[in-house]
Formats: sequence, C-alpha cells, structure tokens
Amino acid sequence: MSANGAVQLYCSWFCPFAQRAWIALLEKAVSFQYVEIDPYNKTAEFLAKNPRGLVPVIINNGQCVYESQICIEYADEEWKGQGNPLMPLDPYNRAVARIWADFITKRIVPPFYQLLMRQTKDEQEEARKTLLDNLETLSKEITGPYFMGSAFGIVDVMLVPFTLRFAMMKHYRNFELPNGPAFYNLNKWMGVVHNRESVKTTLANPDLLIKKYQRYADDSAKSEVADAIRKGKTLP
Ligand SMILES: N[C@@H](CCC(=O)N[C@@H](CS)C(=O)NCC(=O)O)C(=O)O
Repeated sequence: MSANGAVQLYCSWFCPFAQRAWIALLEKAVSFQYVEIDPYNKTAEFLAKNPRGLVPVIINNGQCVYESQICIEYADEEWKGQGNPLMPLDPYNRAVARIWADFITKRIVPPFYQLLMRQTKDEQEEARKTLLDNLETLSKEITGPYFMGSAFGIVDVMLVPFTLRFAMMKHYRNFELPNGPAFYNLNKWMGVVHNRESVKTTLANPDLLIKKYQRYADDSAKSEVADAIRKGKTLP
C-alpha cells in the first residue's frame, strides 16, 4: 500500500508486455488495482505516468515504473519478502536470467511480430525460420520444469505471453511449434507454465485476441508501428 493509495497496474488486456507485469504482481502476491488502458488512444493522464506512452506501468508510492522487464525486477525487489521470488539469489544466476531475458527481447519478440506483420510469403518464411531457430535455442536451455530449473522466474514471465499467442499465430500464419526432439523441452515447459495459476488469471479470451491482432496481420497497424519504430519502441 502506498502513501498515495493502492498499488496500480496500468495494463491492456491484449498486450503481452503488460501481461508480464500483471503475472509478476500476482506472483509477488501484491494487492493492486488493475486499470485498463487503451495504449492507442492515450490520455494526458496516462502520458504523465509514462511519457513513452506504453503499457505496462506499475504505480507505487506515487512513483511510476515502466518497461516490462524492469517492472518484473522492480516487483521482485520492492516486494522482496512476499510471494514467489522472480530473480535467482546467486549473482551468476541473476546474470544468466538477464541474458535469456535479453535473448527473448532481441531474438524472439522481433521475428514473432515480423511473422505476423510482414505481408509477402518470402518475408514471412524468413521470419518463421528465425523464430523457430531461436525458439530451438531457448528450448535447449530449459532445464525444467521451469526455464531455470525448479523455480518459476523472470525468464518464464518474459516468454510466456508469446507462447500463449501461438494459437493466434496459427490462425493468421499457420504457425505451429514442431513436436520433434529439438522442441521437446519447450513443449513440456508450455504444458507446465500455461497451467500456472498466475498465468491462467491473465489469459485473454482467445477469440477476442485473434480479432485484436487482425490489424497487425493485415498490416492496418503499419503507420502506428512505423511511428513506434521512430520513437524507439519494441514493436518492429
Ligand atoms: N518495451 C516495452 C513495450 C511495451 C509495448 O510495446 N506496449 C504496447 C502495447 S502491446 C503499447 O503500449 N503500445 C502503444 C504505442 O506503441 O504507442 C515493454 O517491454 O514494456
């Protein structure tokens, strides 16, 4: 609880980055107010919380924290004594967790959006190949049941919103994670993590999610995305 009222999460039901912060707060057993934001129709009040104009934002003690990976690490530190730890205790393992979180940011998220948004078959196939190659790399690293062994943590939180959207990618791009040995660990991981309580609480309705992503799949979000790139945002 803050001097200025309850903890708030500025979130959007469809946003994979916001979902990370939402899962983190649930894992940390933080009591918070969920505030639904339309990030594509920003109010001045929202821009005052995050000048970058992106969800998620965690507001605590009248202070605003944004960027999903930073939100996860902040939640873990701010509510250290409660809920489930999201970062390993050992400095080396913390570094390893950040290395894989960074891999997801740089090598999973961009080809994921490229596969969804690129309009020619060639470009889509190139993105599909990159995404699968990089998912295979991740799969080999999973020790199980969670990414870094027995404890659910930051790498799982970073990745799960994207694996949860594979069904939407199947709808638009016939994308499926292969069943073979190269993806064995990742398929098994999905079976566990998709059924975790915090993750299930944040699930979007699959049909609504497909509808929401139509604008990415048919390129009608292009001008917004070009604008986002100019402003140095995550979307490709
Ligand atoms: N790097 C940011 C990305 C967040 C992001 O791109 N959020 C999208 C919604 S899914 C957003 O707020 N978009 C608004 C915009 O691009 O103006 C993070 O990890 O939090």
